[in-house]
Amino acid sequence: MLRRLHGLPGLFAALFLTTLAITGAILALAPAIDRAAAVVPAAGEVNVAELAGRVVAHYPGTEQIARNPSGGVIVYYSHDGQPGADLVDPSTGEGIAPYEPSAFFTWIKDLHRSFLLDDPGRMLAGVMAAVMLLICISGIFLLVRRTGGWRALFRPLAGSGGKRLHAELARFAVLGLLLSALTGSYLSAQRFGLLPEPPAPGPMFPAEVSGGQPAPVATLSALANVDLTELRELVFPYPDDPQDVYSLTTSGGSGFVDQATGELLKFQPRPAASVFQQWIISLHTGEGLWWLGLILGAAALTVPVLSLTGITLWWQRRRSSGQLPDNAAGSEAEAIILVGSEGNTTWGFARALHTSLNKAGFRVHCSEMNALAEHYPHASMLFVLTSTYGDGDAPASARQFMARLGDFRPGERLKYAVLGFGDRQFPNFCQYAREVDTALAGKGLRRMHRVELIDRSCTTRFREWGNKLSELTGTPFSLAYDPLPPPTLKLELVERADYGLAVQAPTSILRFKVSQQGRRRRLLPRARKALPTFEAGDLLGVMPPQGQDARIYSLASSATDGILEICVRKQQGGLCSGYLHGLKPGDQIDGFIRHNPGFRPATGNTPVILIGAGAGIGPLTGFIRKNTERNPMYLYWGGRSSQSDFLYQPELGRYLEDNRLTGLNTAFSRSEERAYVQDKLRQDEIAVRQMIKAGAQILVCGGRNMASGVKQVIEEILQPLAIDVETLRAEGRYLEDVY
Ligand SMILES: Cc1cc2nc3c(=O)[nH]c(=O)nc-3n(C[C@H](O)[C@H](O)[C@H](O)COP(=O)(O)O)c2cc1C
Repeated sequence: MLRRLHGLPGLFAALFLTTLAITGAILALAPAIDRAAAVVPAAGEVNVAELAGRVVAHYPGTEQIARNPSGGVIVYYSHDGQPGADLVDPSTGEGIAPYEPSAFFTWIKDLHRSFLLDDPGRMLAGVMAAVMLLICISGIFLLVRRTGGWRALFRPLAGSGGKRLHAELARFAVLGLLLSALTGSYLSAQRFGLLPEPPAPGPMFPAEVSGGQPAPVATLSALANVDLTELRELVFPYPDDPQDVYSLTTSGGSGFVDQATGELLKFQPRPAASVFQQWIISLHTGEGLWWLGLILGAAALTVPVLSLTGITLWWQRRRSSGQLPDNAAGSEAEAIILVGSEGNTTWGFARALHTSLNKAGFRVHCSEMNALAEHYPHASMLFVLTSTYGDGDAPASARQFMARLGDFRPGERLKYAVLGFGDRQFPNFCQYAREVDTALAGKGLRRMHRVELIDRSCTTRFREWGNKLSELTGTPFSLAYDPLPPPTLKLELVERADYGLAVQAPTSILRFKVSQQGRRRRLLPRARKALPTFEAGDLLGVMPPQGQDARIYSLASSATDGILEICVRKQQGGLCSGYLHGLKPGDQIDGFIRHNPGFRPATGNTPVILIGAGAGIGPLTGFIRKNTERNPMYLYWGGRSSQSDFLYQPELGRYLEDNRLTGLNTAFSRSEERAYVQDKLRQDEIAVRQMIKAGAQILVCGGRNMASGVKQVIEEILQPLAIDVETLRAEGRYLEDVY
């Protein structure tokens, strides 16, 4: 609901909002430009009588003196029957330049206020301001949901690509945009009579005027009592009319001054409503607050990018839910399917379940687990399909599920079934699905069926689970789903570097390129060289030669490096690692890329702490290689011996020199120090705690035992901060790639 409230108005209004934002950003420069052109004396330096005397000396036909909100003083005069206007220097009264409102700014202002369409355009602009208000408010709530709470709103954001750019820009600009939208909506509502306009200021013309001989303007006491900084305008009396008076408007109110006695005849302070109105105008335009104008302008400039990334995200989401026709709203559905996935394979199974239940006549709602609603009023069945990541952790689309479960109010009739997807090669097989099952039971929900666990996307087990559900619900339906095997690439080994033999930890860095032979059907020579897109931290699936299931390795390179680089430790009796270690340059393998967006370092100035052991250094080195922005990055890495298995030693040395790596701390377990990476973290306890306090993100990559040892030490380090690893994890600040 919140996402729709944010996305739909944004989508329809993107073009208008972009026009409003760009014109608004240009107009926001006007106060600063006006200010730069004006000569502005300090408060108390010049009073209005002095100013008027100086101006009249240079402009005998002065009719009006006005001071604009940026401090510039303008004289309107008549000379030989011709009207004129000049910007003047208030300390001398001399003209600086002819005053002529810029035709360009006037046109931009018309475009901003009414899309050049008079009243209908003004109305449209008002509606757009209200739409912007809605987008800003819903956007703030979406940001809070994404960061994991109000207190975490300014912490580094995880994720990458357009989604991240959208969230980062929105976070930077939202207050400015909110202020512009709020004040714009207010002014529009006032113009169209939805809100009262402030009363017209100013007293009635005075009944009693002395009518005496006019005194020189510089001697009028009422004008001498007003400082220039308070002046709005001074309108001169008609020449040769002793009954006429000076009309004076200041920031405090308006009144009349007798041209003979200099007495203030009547003065009416500005009503509070008019002061408020002026504040609204200043907050919208930056008038008189040039620095605010520049902030609002910078915020407005983000709108075109936010519109573009927003539309792209909407399109991507539509494409994935486009394969879910007839997805009912959560508030209407009888069956709810919630999906926890990182690499998207679970979505394929969820879609199959969605289609089958739809065919069986149920209204079905399917969404990610992070979008758990507070209540599903008509639902009697809840299916949770989730994979497990890291070391038994939640996948990306389920990270906020447990927190949201706190507010969940299950209906009386609601029963649930959890289906876990995982891989038995991991010790914590389907751990997260088990935890979800327990948590739902703890919430008082009744099980429709006990938790079932599916190893490596086994379609037979999925079908069996479907049959069971069909039996339990008394509705005939069958689940058939065959995930397409990922398209494989022929990869050719071009280089290898071997380490660790002397310490019984044979580990190799293997570099592959896409084989020309494997892509020979491509016609264009450029396309032949192309690699699919991937980043360091993504995964390479390798098919072992005897047709066994693929094994997954973390990539140490990104597509822009032009190669696929992995770091592989030879396992005792390991089929795939043995196969890879036996390769010679020129040999070919079959592989595929699986994206792993949940394991990426945050960008920005907050420190990133990389922790790994053995072959886990691969993706971590990839992150450092890509750190061309020189953001603070620290690496803690453990091996056996600096002589034998110090992987990437020369490369890391270069990165330390060129500041892509800020600090390197190594531990060697078979050297004299006999230290593990945990020991090094403990030694640096104070520095590590300080970095975490400053918002640091931690990425851990390597074997299970190392990861659990590291987690324990980090828990100890966190204790004085009264937070734990799980809190960091929920904020995207503790990421693991563990095998
Ligand atoms: C980095 C990584 C860590 C994983 N950790 C676990 C785990 O701890 N337990 C488990 O049962 N499966 C684990 N898996 C396997 C996935 O849960 C399994 O491949 C699942 O089908 C992926 O579904 P998804 O693509 O929808 O996320 C892991 C997979 C990867 C790539």
